[in-house]
Amino acid sequence: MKTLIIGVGGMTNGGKSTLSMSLHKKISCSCIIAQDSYFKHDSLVPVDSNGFKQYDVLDALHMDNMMREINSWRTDPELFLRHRGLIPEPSSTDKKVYVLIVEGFLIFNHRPLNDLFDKRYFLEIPYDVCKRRRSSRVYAPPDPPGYFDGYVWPMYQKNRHEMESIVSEIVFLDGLKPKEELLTALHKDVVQEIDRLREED
Ligand SMILES: Nc1ncnc2c1ncn2[C@@H]1O[C@H](COP(=O)(O)OP(=O)(O)O)[C@@H](O)[C@H]1O
Ligand SMILES: NC(=O)c1ccc[n+]([C@@H]2O[C@H](COP(=O)(O)O)[C@@H](O)[C@H]2O)c1
Repeated sequence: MKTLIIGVGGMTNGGKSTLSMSLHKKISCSCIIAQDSYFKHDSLVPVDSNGFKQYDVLDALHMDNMMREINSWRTDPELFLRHRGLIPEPSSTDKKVYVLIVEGFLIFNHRPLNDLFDKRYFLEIPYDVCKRRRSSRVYAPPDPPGYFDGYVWPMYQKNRHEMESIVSEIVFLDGLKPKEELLTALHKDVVQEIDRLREED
């Protein structure tokens, strides 16, 4: 049995969830683990010196739970899929490749997770587009006034700097490109990886 772990990282509202979901739909035996699902309860997230809730740090996430879920997939991907109703399609080849798509804004900043990726992608968009897309999204709790400029953007810059000091092999994707174009490029890349794995030994 072969496995492939793909990291779809990127800026907030860069298009990670959209691209990951579309990729998952095109790749059989694939599933998604999303970092957004592991945010701690608001009562556990402290406030910074400016009064902003510190959501854009690894400490705001239950990374231990996320790693447990990923390790459960690594132990038995087929069982993992079956438990989630994602039963693998019968395939003409017995050379199945199970693909895990891990998506999130801080996936490459957590070293134990970063170490697991076979391929890393990072969706980036300019400041003004990021701010506009973010303003039409409602988080729980919603962003307070001034949150983007006072907290989210400076934290993005800090986290990105940290990521670049940890990781070297990242494929940067232009999140301004049409969704279909991004999907076509990523899908081609992933299929190439799957074929390479199938051909091994
Ligand atoms: N390639 C794209 N071009 C234009 N808008 C996009 C693109 N990808 C995503 N979006 C839009 O941007 C917003 C954020 O997308 P989402 O996938 O939720 O981002 P993320 O998961 O990175 O926070 C959504 O409204 C989505 O429809
Ligand atoms: N519980 C939540 O899901 C929650 C709450 C507050 C802020 N956020 C925001 O989520 C962002 C990361 O997720 P996206 O990459 O999907 O935008 C962070 O910038 C963070 O500020 C999420």
